[in-house]
Amino acid sequence: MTSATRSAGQTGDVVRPNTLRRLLRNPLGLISIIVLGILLIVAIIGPWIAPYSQTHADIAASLAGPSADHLLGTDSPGRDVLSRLLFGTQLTIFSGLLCAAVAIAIGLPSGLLAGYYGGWFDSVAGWAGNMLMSLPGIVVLLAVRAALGPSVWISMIIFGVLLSPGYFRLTRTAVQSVRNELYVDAARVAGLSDGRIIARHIFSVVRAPIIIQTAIVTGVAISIQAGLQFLGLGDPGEASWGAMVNEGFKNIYVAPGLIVAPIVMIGLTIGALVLLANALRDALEDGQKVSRKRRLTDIATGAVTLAMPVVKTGGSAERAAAPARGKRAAATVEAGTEHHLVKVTGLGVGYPQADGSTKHVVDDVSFHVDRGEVLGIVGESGSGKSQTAFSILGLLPDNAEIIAGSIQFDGRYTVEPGDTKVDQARVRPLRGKRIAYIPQEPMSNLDPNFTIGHQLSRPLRVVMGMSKAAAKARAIELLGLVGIVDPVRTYDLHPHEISGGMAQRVLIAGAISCEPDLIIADEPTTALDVTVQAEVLDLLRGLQKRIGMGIVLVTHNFGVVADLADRVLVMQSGHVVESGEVRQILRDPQNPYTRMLLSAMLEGKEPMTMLTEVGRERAGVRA
Ligand SMILES: Nc1ncnc2c1ncn2[C@@H]1O[C@H](COP(=O)(O)OP(=O)(O)OP(=O)(O)O)[C@@H](O)[C@H]1O
Repeated sequence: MTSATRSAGQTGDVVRPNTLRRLLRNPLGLISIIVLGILLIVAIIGPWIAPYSQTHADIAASLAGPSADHLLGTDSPGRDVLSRLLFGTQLTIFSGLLCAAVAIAIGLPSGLLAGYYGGWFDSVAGWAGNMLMSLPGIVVLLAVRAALGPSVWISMIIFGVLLSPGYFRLTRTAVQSVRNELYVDAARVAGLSDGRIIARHIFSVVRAPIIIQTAIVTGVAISIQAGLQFLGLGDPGEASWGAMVNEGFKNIYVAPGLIVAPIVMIGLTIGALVLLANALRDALEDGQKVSRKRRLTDIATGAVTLAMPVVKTGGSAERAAAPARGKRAAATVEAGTEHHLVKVTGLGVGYPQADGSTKHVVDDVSFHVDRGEVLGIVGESGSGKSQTAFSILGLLPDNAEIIAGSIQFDGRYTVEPGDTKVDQARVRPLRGKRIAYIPQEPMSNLDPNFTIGHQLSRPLRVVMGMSKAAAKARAIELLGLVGIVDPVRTYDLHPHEISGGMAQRVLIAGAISCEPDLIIADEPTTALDVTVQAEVLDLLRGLQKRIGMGIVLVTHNFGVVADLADRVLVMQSGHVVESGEVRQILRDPQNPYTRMLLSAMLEGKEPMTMLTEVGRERAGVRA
């Protein structure tokens, strides 16, 4: 199965409390936040504390210097500079923020949708973005002013529309970099809807870049706005910093001090916004360095320990699962076939090719799995194991077609004979509830942005409808059940703070959290080192015996099959070449390909996983 690698630095792309702390510890970050905070307060209360209205003019006091009546003096019509500065602060800050808000409102959702779904929306939105970016901003603003009047607010709304492609591109690229991450697939398998996946897993990745971009965009909007006002293109009825610079510039020889206050305000605001963006970027980059360093230190000092399986007997998972399974077993069998938990009959999967032909990747595959049974599907890379497993999960790519056969789950068809696609309406409610999935790359399947606890308890709340407290208690219980030594501490850790073996245990905990009837484990031990492989296999075996679910174990390693499976299906080039009881096939393999896979295992060419006594006994072979 294709494995996606985690995009670099992704763990640091999120605004967590730690990021905020690092930002506040940076003097530039702290100063910019204080300056912007003060400016915001002034913008809100400015008009109320201003001694005069913004248009009040006392011609007798024209170009007066600072005095008790006019603390910063007056301009040529005799208007109070301080009052105009305060009114101008509100206009400048709020209209700058309006510009950023418009840009975000257009660019963010369209970027999220285009990045996540792609397709025609991506093409149309990309085309519209390119068109907007090709427009000369100042010319458009001048045209808008001529058509709609000198309102700063309208100008900033239009400018926001012109800047929205920046947000669109930023968001789309960030989303594309994570949409194929395995943790997003894992969230899908756990039963979360697209909306929730975008809101929780995807949006978190773009949050930090959006904040940085917003600081920059607001600064750009303020400078453009001040420029237009300086050129006399602003609203003459409203005090603005740009118009005040213009006034000071005209009287530079008579009242040189007049230009200082608005220039300082513009410089201070834009400078603080740029510094904030830089400080935020530094805080995020430091976070990545700290995470990496901490991980290395943990490994060096053994702070990240490999938990040995301490499976509680008679745990509540076991107790809770039993009645649920009893209830579910009453399902009726469609089309009068015999009842199995999963029954795959003559399955064929294909991909239409450009020349009109169809590439058959799974051909005439039949098998069944019952509760309490482990079926191993073994074969070399590309033999069609994962495509078969994904057909059961209903997670084949969009362009895949069912070209033959049927799939039944607990007596109901998810693929009826003649169907060309998996019936999503039937399989979606099963995923994350009755069918769980254990993926092969534990780290890539955990979202680096959220704690282990959050990722375990979220599906419990959303899919199982548990309360927050109950979901947390259950998640901690599950962590204990899969042999994590300190479940309470692990609950609050992020994925980068645990080892690969622990991550795989966490995923197993996630898979059994919904008390499934069937677990599809896709190369569950491949990414782990040999000792951890044996531990994880022990854990799976223990859980399977206690909880009694069916397991479809996808692997290229006969050792894993020998260790865990009751029956095996040997696949080559999309076909089943041999199937039967594991013991029987280990003793007397009929097919040359099976013999080759077995001899590779016994000669140690493949990673050996038959490290435990149980595995050797079950396989009936000597190590
Ligand atoms: N989206 C796709 N389009 C076309 N062919 C595909 C697609 N996905 C998979 N295949 C093909 O299907 C065949 C079976 O792939 P599958 O992933 O099931 O193999 P596998 O036995 O699980 O191997 P591995 O363990 O390496 O993933 C391969 O030849 C692969 O190239």
